[in-house]
Amino acid sequence: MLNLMKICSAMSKRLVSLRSFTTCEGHRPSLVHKRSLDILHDPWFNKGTAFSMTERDRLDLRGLLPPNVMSSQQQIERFMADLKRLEVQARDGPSDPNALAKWRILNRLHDRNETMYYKVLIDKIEEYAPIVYTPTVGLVCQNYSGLFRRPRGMYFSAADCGEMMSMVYNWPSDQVDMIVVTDGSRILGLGDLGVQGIGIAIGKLDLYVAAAGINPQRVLPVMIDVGTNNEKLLKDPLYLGLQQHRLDGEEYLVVVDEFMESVFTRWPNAIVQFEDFQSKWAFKLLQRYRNTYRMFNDDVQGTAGVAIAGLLGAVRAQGRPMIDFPKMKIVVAGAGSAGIGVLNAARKTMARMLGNTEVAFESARSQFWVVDAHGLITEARESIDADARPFARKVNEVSRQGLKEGASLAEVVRQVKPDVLLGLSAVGGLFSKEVLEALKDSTSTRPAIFPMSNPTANAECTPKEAFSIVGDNIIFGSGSPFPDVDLGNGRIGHCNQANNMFLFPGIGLGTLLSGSRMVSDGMLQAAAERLAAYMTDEEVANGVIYPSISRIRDITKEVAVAVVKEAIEEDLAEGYRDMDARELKKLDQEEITNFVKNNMWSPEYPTLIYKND
Ligand SMILES: NC(=O)c1ccc[n+]([C@@H]2O[C@H](COP(=O)([O-])OP(=O)(O)OC[C@H]3O[C@@H](n4cnc5c(N)ncnc54)[C@H](O)[C@@H]3O)[C@@H](O)[C@H]2O)c1
Ligand SMILES: O=C(O)C[C@H](O)C(=O)O
Ligand SMILES: [Mg+2]
Repeated sequence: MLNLMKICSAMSKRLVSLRSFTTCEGHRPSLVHKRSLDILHDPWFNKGTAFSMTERDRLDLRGLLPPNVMSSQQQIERFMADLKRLEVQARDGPSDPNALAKWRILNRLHDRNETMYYKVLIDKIEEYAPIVYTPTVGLVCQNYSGLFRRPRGMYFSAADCGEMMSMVYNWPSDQVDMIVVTDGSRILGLGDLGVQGIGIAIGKLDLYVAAAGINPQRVLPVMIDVGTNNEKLLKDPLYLGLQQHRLDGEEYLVVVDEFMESVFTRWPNAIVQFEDFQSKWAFKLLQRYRNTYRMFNDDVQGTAGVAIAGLLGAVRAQGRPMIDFPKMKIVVAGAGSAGIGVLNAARKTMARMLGNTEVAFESARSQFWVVDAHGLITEARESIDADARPFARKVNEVSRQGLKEGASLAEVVRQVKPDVLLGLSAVGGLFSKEVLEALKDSTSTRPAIFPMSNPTANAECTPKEAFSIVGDNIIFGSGSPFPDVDLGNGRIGHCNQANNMFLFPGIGLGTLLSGSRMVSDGMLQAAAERLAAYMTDEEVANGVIYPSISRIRDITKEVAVAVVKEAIEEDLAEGYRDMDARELKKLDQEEITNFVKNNMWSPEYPTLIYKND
C-alpha cells in the first residue's frame, strides 16, 4: 500500500512537472461532439485508416473503414506511393510538368485529413512548398475556377456591405489567430486574378501552419472580392467572382474598412496579413490600419526584411565588415509595393549604421538607382509616384554619371557598376544578356544578383544565366526556387531563395505570442536582423546567404523569438493565454525560445473522446 502511494505521489509529481513544461498541443485529448461519418468527413478530426479499434468502437466508426488499422507512417507511405506514381503519368504545369497534378492530390488530402496533410508538408517541405506555395500556387490561382472543389476560407464581396459583421459568425471557429487577406489585384507577377487570388491566401497560411506551427483550426484565408479589371475573367462564364470592374476610391475603402472592423470584432486577437494588393492600395491600407489593428503587409514589409537580410549577407560574402553596407551601390528594377518597401527599409538601415541622423538619412539616398517601366527615375520625371519620389535621382547628379531621366536598365548598370542588382519588376528576363554583361564591370569583388519576381517565368533571370554571364564569383538569390548550378570541377553555384516566406511566418507567430497590439518597425527590423545573422560565416563565404527551405521551421522559430523579445523591449507585449505581460517580461532568451517552441502546433493525432452536449 505504502509502495502504491509512493508510486502515485511520484506519478502526480511527474504529471505536475509535465504540465508545467509540456504545452505541446498535439498530445492533449480532443473533445469531439460528432460521431460516425460526421467525423470522417471532418478534416480536423479525421484520421482515416489510422483510427484504432477502440476509437472506432467509441466513435461508431466500426464497419465504415477497412479493417486494417494503419499507423500514420504507413498512411504517409501509401500516400507518397500514389503521388510518385502520378509523376510518371500526368503532364501539366510549367517548370514541373506534374505540378498541378501534385497540387490536386495534396489539396484532396487537405480536405480529408488536415493532420496528415501538414505532416506530409512538414516532412517533405523542400519538395512540396513549391507545390502549395510559390511557384505552383500562381498556376493554381490562374486555373482556380477549374480547380475549385471544396470551399476553403471566407469570401467578402462588395455585395456584402452592411452584412459583414454578422457574416463573420458563419465561420465555424471561435478562435482565429492568423488571417491572410487579398483582393486578388496583383497575384505574384501575374496581375489581376480577381477572386481566384484566394489561392495565394491559402498557400501563405499553409506555410503559417507548416513553418510557424499556427494551429490549422485557427487560420482563415480571406478574399475581398471588389470585382476585377481582368477582361478575360470578366468575359468567362465560369468565373467564380463578381463580374464587374473593381471598385475604387471611397467605395473600395468602405468594403475593406467594414471587413477589418468585422473580423476584429469577432476575433480581437487575430493578426491580419495583407497579401498581393496592387501597390496603389498596399501602401494606403498599411498606413490606414497599422496603428489601429494587428496587421502588416507582407509584400511591403516582409519582402523588405528578407531583402535587407540578403543585402547584409552579400556584404558578408564579399568579406567586408557590416559597416560597409552604407557604401553599397544598389540598382533596383521595379518601384511597386515590393521595390519601394525594400528601398525604404534599406535606406533606413544604412542611415542607422551611419548614426541615425537626418544627414545620414539624406546621404543614404544616393546609394540607390531606381528603374521602373519608364526607365531611371529622376526628379526630371513629370509625374512621379509619391512613394517613389524620395528615390528620384537629382538630374545634375546622374548627368555626372552619364545618365539621364528614363535611362535603360542596361545603361544604368553600365554607368553605375553596382554592387547589387535587385529585381522586383515582375518582368521575366529583364536582366537580359546585355544587362548581365554590363554587371561584369561591377566594382564589387562579388556582385549580388537578386531576381526576386515570382513566379518562375517572371524571374528577371535564371541562376544559369547569371553564373554563366557574370561569372562564378557572384551571390545569387531568386524569389522562386531554382536548382543550384553546376560550375564544373565539383563546384556549385548556389541558388538562394530570396522569398518573404523566411520572415512572414515568424513575424506572425512572434506577434501572436507576444500579444503585441501592433506590428512595429522595431519588431520587423528584429525579424530581418535575426534572418541576416542566421547563416554561419562558412555558409556565407560559400554564397549561402539564406537558409534552405528544409530549415524553415527552425528559422521561423528564431525569427518569432526575436519578434517577441523586441515587443517586450518596446513595452508592446500584452501576453498570450497563461503568459501575461508581467510573466513575459521575466523570461530570459532560453525561456522565450521554449515558450515559442511549446506553442508551435505539430501534426500529431490527438486521442479523441466523445462528448455529448
Ligand atoms: N521574392 C519575394 O519575396 C517577393 C515579395 C514581393 C513581391 N515579389 C514579386 O515582385 C514583383 C513585383 O511586385 P510589386 O507588388 O512590387 O508589383 P507592382 O506591379 O506594384 O510593381 C512592379 C514595378 O515594376 C516596374 N516595371 C515594370 N516593367 C519594368 C521594366 N521593364 N523595367 C523596370 N521596371 C519595370 C513597374 O513600373 C512597377 O514599378 C512580383 O513579381 C512579385 O511576385 C517577390
Ligand atoms: O508569394 C511569394 O512567393 C512572395 C511574394 O509575396 C510575392 O508576392 O511574390
Ligand atoms: Mg505576395
